[in-house]
Amino acid sequence: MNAKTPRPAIGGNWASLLLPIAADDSIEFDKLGEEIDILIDAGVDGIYSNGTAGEFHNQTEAEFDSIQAMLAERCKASSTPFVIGACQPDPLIMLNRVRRAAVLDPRAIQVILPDWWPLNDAEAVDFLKRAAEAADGIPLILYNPPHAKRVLAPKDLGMVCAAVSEVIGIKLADGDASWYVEARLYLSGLSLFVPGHHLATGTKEGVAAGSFSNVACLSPRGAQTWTVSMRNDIDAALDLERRICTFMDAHIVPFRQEFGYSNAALDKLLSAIGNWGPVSTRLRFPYRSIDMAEAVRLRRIARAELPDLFP
Ligand SMILES: N[C@@H](CC=O)C(=O)O
Repeated sequence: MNAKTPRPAIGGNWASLLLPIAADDSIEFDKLGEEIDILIDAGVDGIYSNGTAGEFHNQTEAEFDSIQAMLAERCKASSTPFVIGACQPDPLIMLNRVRRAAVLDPRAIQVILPDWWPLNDAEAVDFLKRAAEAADGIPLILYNPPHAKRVLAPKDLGMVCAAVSEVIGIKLADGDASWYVEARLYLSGLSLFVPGHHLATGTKEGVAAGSFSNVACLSPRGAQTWTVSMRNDIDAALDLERRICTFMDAHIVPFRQEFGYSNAALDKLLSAIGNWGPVSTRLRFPYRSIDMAEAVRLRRIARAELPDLFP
């Protein structure tokens, strides 16, 4: 049984646990441990497993258990907050992942809405209630990305989450000024996690609690410094955000828009550009990986355009 003591709201810069994948498609667990230690040493606000970038959609249940056990053990030993992604398109597999994640006592558990036939609002509430039961006192974060089978607008998200008090946060894509107006109106009680490269805007708008961050994929330490800077000098943080977006638009997004690579491939490219740990650009079959030579080519450009992220 997990402690039911109230937990502080969570926010800040959360680094994505990326999977080191060997040439035979196995997960390199020795490198995974090394990666976790590097992220802990970078002083990030927390580490989360099994987002899209963590390839939750492409691992066995035994692998899921090994990844989470390793993350929990190392984070607990260093008092680093961690969130476990129990996400899985199949609702029954996901609920079982939630149950097993809860035993490890993470700060929160991330879930998606089951993702083959899109859920209506009542079904979404039923699913989240069942997930909350399985989480046994550990709060939930709903991950509702733009590529989900059903993407809920702020008003619908607000209604669904209001029915399940265990949902304390939502990881989602932000939008234009009108999206921020709606987010303030309908989602004010929840910790919202916006994409890393929009965190300064989300903070300035008074909406974002933090990010499960692609900028932390590029530079965990740099993303942490940038996040902290938002408290004292939001204008400088917004200036860096503009340069991050320019870099992403010019050098990263074309790999998806022109060549059809997945979001996970882009995040692994960012990590290989940052060159801070033992993770290559390699994804597991059947997904295509961006050539490591591209990462090597972009290292000099990233450091020239975003020196603040590479102190
Ligand atoms: N959307 C990503 C976040 C990092 O880039 C994920 O889910 O892991």
